[in-house]
Amino acid sequence: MSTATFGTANEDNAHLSRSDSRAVRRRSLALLGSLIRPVRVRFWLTIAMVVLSQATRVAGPALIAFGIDHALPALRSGDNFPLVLTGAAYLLAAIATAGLTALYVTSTARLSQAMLLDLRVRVFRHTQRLSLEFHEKYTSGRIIARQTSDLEALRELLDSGVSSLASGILFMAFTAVTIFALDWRSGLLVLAAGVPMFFLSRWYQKRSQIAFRESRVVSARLIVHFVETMTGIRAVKAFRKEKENSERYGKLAEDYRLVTVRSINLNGIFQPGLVLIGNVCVALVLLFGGFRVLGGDLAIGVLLALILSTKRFFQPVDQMAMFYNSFQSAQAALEKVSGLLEEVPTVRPPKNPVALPTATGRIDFNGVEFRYGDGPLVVPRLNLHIPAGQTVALVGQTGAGKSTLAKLIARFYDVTSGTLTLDGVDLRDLATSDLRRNIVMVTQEAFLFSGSVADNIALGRPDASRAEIEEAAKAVGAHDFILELPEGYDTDVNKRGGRVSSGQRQLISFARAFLARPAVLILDEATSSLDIPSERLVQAGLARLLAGTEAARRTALIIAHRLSTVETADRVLVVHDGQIVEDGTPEELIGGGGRFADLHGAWKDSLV
Ligand SMILES: Nc1ncnc2c1ncn2[C@@H]1O[C@H](COP(=O)(O)OP(=O)(O)OP(=O)(O)O)[C@@H](O)[C@H]1O
Repeated sequence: MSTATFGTANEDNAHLSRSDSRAVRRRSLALLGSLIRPVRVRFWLTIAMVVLSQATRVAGPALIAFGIDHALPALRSGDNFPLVLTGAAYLLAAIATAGLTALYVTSTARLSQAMLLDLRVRVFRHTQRLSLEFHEKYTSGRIIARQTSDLEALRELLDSGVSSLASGILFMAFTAVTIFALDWRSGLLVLAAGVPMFFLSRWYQKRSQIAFRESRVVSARLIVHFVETMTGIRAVKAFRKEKENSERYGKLAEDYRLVTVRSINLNGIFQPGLVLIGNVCVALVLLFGGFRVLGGDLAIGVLLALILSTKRFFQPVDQMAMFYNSFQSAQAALEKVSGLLEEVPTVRPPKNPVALPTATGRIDFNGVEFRYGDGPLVVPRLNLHIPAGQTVALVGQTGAGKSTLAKLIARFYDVTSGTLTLDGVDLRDLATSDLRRNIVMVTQEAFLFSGSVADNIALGRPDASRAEIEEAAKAVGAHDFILELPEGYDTDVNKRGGRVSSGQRQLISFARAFLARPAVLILDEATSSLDIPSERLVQAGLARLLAGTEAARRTALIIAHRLSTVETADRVLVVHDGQIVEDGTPEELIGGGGRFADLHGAWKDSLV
């Protein structure tokens, strides 16, 4: 596959080249195949039921022909057995059709639900496993679109579309066989109708494929905008972006309406076109057959059966056209979902992991270079050695590269060249469980998941007892306010804070990190200003978190925004353009008259 269509690259393009289109279709079919594989026994059984039910369904007209042309004359001559036989066979066929249809409809529903469950879980697991790099460029709104509207399109197809399509095709095939068996000349007439039908279908398929691809792209954009507005609702209100956002949403919704109308219009030509071809064919069979009955060439019963069969032959066409629609829509959805599943994490777990159950916390950057994707070099050749147990404050102007260094140590990204080691082990070789246990990052947002306060603290160590959770909260000074919450540790924190203030949220995330007892703690100090009492509480919590309870202090790396934090550090690193331009104790740097001394002066003046 060309890189142009690999994964989610180019997924907004509805007009793919022929070879890219083929490659994307192959990828979608492979995904469909992998979904069918685990349920293949039920899949084949369902197909068998569909085949049988359609075979019994087409028997009707042939039985009527037999009844009129053979059973009725036999009845006249006193033999009622053929008529009883025909009636019984008709009844049996009807019962079998009903029973088999019921069976395959329920079986298809089970099949489709099993496949969808598999896909839904796969998409979730996969997107969660993908690296931060992917998530930073592929918005969460798009993932929501994949997980909701795309899977919904697939559900529509799998739930009823496939079986209707399959049963329709089979019904047509069996009916065609019956027509040929009754009268091959009429059979040829029906076959001839297949030619215009084929061209009409090709015309529709080509145009609607593009329309449906566009529809998936536009609906994803609509969802992205909706999700962005709702998750950023505070900023929307703060900057009075409501009007602008509404206008943009209105435009996207209008785009969606237009694409949908376009595909409906296509369908509006396709479906009546098919019906017209069918009706013309019935008229021709009637005309042609009628003359032959007059000429004595054809029995009247056979003509009746031929007309019934020809009419029935075109019956599913209408229905199939509708399902062809959902098929196209689902195909476009499958293309997108299979692209997402094709993405691979850039930060991969090691093939032969090195175990490091208890690290001391020594960090070494050896000739490290780093760039985001194929962007410019953000960290040019860095050598940095942080001994175990040291508290290091990273300072520097915005965009200097502090967060980047922190993200490298947490292995959210891999270094572009050089090595980054913990206790001498390259992070890329470290078993994922050991990496997560030994290195913990407390982010600025102090995200709380829905659940109780205790659950949120326990994330640091899921097997911790309630006593240990409370001990961690006490250690960082969060215990008192937690007890004051309506249900104490069992209080449900609503999504994104709820009743918990931002300072309290930070204390909970400190308790979480305290409980985890990592060898290395990375802390992105919040820049948002808290009121003075909360600020003091958070400062005290931070100091306690850094001190730890163990004899040995843990290594701590703080992206510092407050003077008080920097003053408690053993060492200050001033970062500029991804490089360490000053390195020393706070006192040394203040005395040195460099960047830090200036920053320190400014901080002192602002009395932070
Ligand atoms: N995900 C990303 N993709 C591409 N470039 C990035 C990404 N994140 C950061 N950068 C770039 O890397 C450089 C360093 O950014 P970084 O976030 O590390 O700075 P910082 O010192 O932490 O800034 P701040 O104090 O504002 O958080 C900047 O030039 C930034 O534009």
